[in-house]
Amino acid sequence: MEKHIIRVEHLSRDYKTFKRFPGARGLLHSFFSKEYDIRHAVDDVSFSIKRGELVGYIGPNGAGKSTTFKMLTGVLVPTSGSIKVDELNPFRYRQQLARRTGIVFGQRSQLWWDLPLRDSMEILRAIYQIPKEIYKRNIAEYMQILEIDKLLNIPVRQLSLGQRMRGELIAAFLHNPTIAFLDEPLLGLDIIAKECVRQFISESNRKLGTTIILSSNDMVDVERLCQRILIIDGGKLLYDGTIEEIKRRFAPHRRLTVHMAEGYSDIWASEAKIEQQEATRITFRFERTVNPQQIIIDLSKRYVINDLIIEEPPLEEVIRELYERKN
Ligand SMILES: Nc1ncnc2c1ncn2[C@@H]1O[C@H](COP(=O)(O)OP(=O)(O)OP(=O)(O)O)[C@@H](O)[C@H]1O
Repeated sequence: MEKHIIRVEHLSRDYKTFKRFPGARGLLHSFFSKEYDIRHAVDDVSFSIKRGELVGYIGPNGAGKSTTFKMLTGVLVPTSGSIKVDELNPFRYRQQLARRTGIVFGQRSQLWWDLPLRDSMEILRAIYQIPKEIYKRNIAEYMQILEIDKLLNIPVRQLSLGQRMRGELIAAFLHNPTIAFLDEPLLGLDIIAKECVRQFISESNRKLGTTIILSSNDMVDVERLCQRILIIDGGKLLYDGTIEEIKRRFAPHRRLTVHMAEGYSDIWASEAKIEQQEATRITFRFERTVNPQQIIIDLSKRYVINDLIIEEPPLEEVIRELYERKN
């Protein structure tokens, strides 16, 4: 059996929220009442992750992603079920695992706000007991890839969100962790910063073999970075598989956009339907089982084509389809 570095079995986490009653009398009632609701934030979730995988953990707001990350990193204790991270229970062995794991919680900082970025890194070096050569090499390399080498002397509170997020990533990877849990690591980044961060995450996974599980609300990021995704909704795991497979199952169509040399009337193609037409630009939709080459040959027999592009449906569209079928 292949070795899994993360094993999650029947994991659940409930939150108790005390009932609130409206109005001034309600406020008093709420205060003394012991009535509560149970929210199943994570509900019987099981999955395993192999060493060296880069997996996307996705779902809409409130789906249970952060709650899962908190349990994986030992911050929260599960209501039921089990987790093994590198053979250890993360809640019980949080200290031991801290040396092997890197964590980014997009919403929460692990840096010291009043200190310059450099001092935060020095503190982390001491905490993780990182050998000097490794520390120096990592700092130099990571700062450069993430393009924040000029910001080392600036206090964290003066950094922009995008700059701070890059600082968080360096802090998470400084001690060469074997596993990284990245909850919304691309939150609030502009296009250029996102590209740097994507490259950094992808290289850490490819070159150092770091196992990475990352959550993001941006499906473009997920699609660029991950081959495998886990989709959670309402605390339940809806899908565990490759992006290719989810597209095959939930998006049976692909698109072909053609730029014609002139505006033809009555355009058609066998095995493809026109989805959109704007002047000389026509988008066809065709079944995944149809070979697009056939459609292109068919079209070029009758029309002069200037340019064309074949597109997979975006992941976002596929996931929407998955949610719709579920409901
Ligand atoms: N401390 C808490 N007390 C009560 N309910 C909570 C608590 N934390 C989270 N929840 C609820 O649990 C559910 C899952 O929340 P969670 O933060 O894990 O979702 P998420 O997928 O990370 O969402 P987002 O993308 O918005 O960050 C939500 O319904 C949320 O309101």
